[in-house]
Amino acid sequence: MNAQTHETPDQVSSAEPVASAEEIGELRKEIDWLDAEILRLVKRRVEVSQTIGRARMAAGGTRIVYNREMDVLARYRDLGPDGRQLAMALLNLGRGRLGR
Ligand SMILES: O=C(O)C(=O)C[C@]1(C(=O)O)C=C[C@@H](O)C=C1
Repeated sequence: MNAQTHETPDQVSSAEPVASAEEIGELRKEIDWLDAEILRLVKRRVEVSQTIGRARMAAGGTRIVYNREMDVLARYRDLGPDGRQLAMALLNLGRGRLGR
């Protein structure tokens, strides 16, 4: 691999410049911030999902609403099989004790 251009033996050139050690430090800070934000949003999603679930069950409704779950899965389809797993994990987290 060429240190400046990401070149590999079967890849002659790349438009992507290589990040410097300083830039990598900054990018890692961004990743740390993104992870904190994602965690905050996932926790909020769990709260919202559980609030809806409790209200629905208190009204005699079902634990699961399949068409809503299909919509959630569709939103993450861009990310392929990992996106599906991510959507399933979000749905499972939201079910919490309700889903066990
Ligand atoms: O939209 C709802 O009715 C919800 O209960 C939320 C939610 C979700 O987490 O997205 C959770 C359980 C349902 O099966 C479908 C969706």
